[in-house]
Amino acid sequence: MTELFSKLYSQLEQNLPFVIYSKPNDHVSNGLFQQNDTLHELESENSSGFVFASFYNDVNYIIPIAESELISVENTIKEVQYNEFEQSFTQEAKTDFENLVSLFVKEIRSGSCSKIVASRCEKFELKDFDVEKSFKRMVYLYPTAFKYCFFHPEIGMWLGATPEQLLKVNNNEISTVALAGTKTINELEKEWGEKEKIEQQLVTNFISESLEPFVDKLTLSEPYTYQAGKLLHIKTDIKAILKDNNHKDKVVQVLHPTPAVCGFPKDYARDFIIKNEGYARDFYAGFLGEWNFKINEKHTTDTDLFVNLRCCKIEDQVAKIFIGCGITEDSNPELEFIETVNKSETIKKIL
Ligand SMILES: C=C(O[C@H]1C=CC=C(C(=O)O)[C@@H]1O)C(=O)O
Repeated sequence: MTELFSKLYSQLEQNLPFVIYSKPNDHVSNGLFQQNDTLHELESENSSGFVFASFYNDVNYIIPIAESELISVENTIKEVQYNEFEQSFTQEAKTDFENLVSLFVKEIRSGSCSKIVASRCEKFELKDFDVEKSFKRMVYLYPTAFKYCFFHPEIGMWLGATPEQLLKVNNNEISTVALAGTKTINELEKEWGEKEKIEQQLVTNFISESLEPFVDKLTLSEPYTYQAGKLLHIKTDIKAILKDNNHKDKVVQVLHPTPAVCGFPKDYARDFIIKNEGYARDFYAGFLGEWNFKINEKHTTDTDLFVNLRCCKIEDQVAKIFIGCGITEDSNPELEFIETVNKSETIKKIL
């Protein structure tokens, strides 16, 4: 992996954009190293490169392959060391988030919507941040996640290990997932509660209905328990055949942001979040990944996108960690806060 990181250091020194990433259950890490510092918007669905899109969907950027050097290397990490840290939070953060959840519950109980995802941003002080070590820890600790480090001088540096696929397109075959509901690995034997099952079913229904106009042969797996680090979620695999290969960008538009990160109905939930959450999600809960390209394959329209969860933005000596959870009429504000604390561990462990 030396080649990948020496290229990364050289990009950072010159303040040039790059992304390095490793896909779920893959044995390689890939890098796109842009040769100039232009900030490209994803304007045409025919562009090829690595996209980085915000939650609000107002800015979709791309590192184009045509302007980048591509590297793919074997993951050769035998062991990693990581910092142990005390689980900690401030009373203020707890109260603020619990108030937000109570507001969301009240709104849902008024009948305007059935689910809204509440999130917060926690500032985590960095002692000796080392991007190479952090990336290697993610690759080692989270084999089933999509791990990445993205940098652009006008955006900053983001890192994440997300368990959620937004859309994979292989010729005309597409797949996605409905992921929601959270418990810790210690609760493996405990049955999923009704609240979690309903929350996840909402995501499955939304995705199936949104895909309907664009696909044939839609199939759903049974919901099953999926492990992401020390957390467990309920997941349904969804597959279908695209009626028209050119409809890929429309499918992304209808899916994003899914009720796993936004809510239902989508537009109502998104507006409510923007008005009430009290901070900017930025690229958290946006999406990212390969757009019309596959490493080592020229001229492909294949696409592999993930939702930007379990992520942070590095700013000087601070990591801004973004965490959220799905709120329904039965949510308990304190338990939802604890859920965000548990989710924040995924990132704290690798910093
Ligand atoms: C919004 C997040 O997680 C989503 C994905 C899986 C489970 C979730 C939940 O149980 O609330 C969330 O919908 C996050 O990690 O910030």
